[in-house]
Amino acid sequence: MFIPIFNISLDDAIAFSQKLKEEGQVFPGGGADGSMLVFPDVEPNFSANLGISDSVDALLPFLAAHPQISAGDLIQFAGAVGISNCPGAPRLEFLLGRPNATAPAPDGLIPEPQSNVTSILERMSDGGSFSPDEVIALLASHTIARSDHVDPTIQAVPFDSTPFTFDTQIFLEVLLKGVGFPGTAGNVGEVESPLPIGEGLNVGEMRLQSDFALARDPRTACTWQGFVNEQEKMSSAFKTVMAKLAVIAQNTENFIDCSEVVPIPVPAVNKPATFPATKTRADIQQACLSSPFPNLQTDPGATETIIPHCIATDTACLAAESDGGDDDS
Ligand code: HEM
Ligand SMILES: [Ca+2]
Repeated sequence: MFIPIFNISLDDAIAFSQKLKEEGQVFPGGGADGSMLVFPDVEPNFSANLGISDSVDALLPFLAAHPQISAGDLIQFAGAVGISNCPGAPRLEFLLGRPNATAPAPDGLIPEPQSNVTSILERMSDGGSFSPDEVIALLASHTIARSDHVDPTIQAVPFDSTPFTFDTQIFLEVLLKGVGFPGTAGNVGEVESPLPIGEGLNVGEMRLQSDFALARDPRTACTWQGFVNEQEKMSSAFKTVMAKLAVIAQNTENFIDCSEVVPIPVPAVNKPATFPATKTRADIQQACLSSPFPNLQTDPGATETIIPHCIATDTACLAAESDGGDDDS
């Protein structure tokens, strides 16, 4: 069973607004305060948070069993532990001391895939003082992400061809020319993907409109391209921005650094970024004009890559797959 805990770290943390705080009219959100778990009937139902109910359900029993841990600490700790299972991920910092949330965050603070680049950059700046470069570093997370809600006809739809590996394929593959949709066309926030072909539970790759736009916008294109095949650079930039995300709207003065309890991540696979089979440099829609696109090999094969739904070592997932069922992994 593979439950992605990690997306909740973002949705909890970014639900804070400096602008609303200054205006003083409505509660501006408490940032990384665990409000998703303290008020599980409110925020997980916001449309932009649809992807996190699995994580909330997975964490609530832990919260009940360990009432001395605050919900905000649990969420960030679970995110750091979860990501350590992905080869190539950085060992994230973990600070302990978030007080419990006192109110749910207001709706409308989570960036959506149909939002334009200006509004995403504004929201990330208002929420966490993130620069455009830092937003792109945070989006390294989409290298280990799958969608359950954007296309209602298919689940666990990966954003790159290696959804269990924290590698730079996401930055490469989002720059490839889109050729089709993995499931149905016409979903809000989705654009054509370069690898739409699927086979049963191996559903094909999905591309978010927001990733497409950020990869090609003049404000962010060079930072985006600059992570292609740069594993160390990507991983360390991600670690730095996650440390900032994890304490949004928190006063960390009396927090305790418990980073040493975060497991050492599975080592990177040390495979350079490659064009998926049949794709080449000619399929790249280069938007960064000031630096050359890196020279990369193409994976062997005469047909489009089929992305596996199961990790090769996950026997439960493979067994469920051969039954034709879905084990929610
Ligand atoms: C900045 C704009 C962003 C937008 C518009 C966006 C949008 C989305 C969407 C639509 C999904 C699919 C949800 C579903 O259908 O189930 C998704 C998945 C995900 N996102 Fe983002 N995201 C953004 C930034 C981030 C950041 C900053 C992080 C973490 C630091 C993050 C981590 C994830 C993860 C881990 C998943 C996968 C969840 C899973 O596998 O179930 N995203 N994102
Ligand atoms: Ca990946």
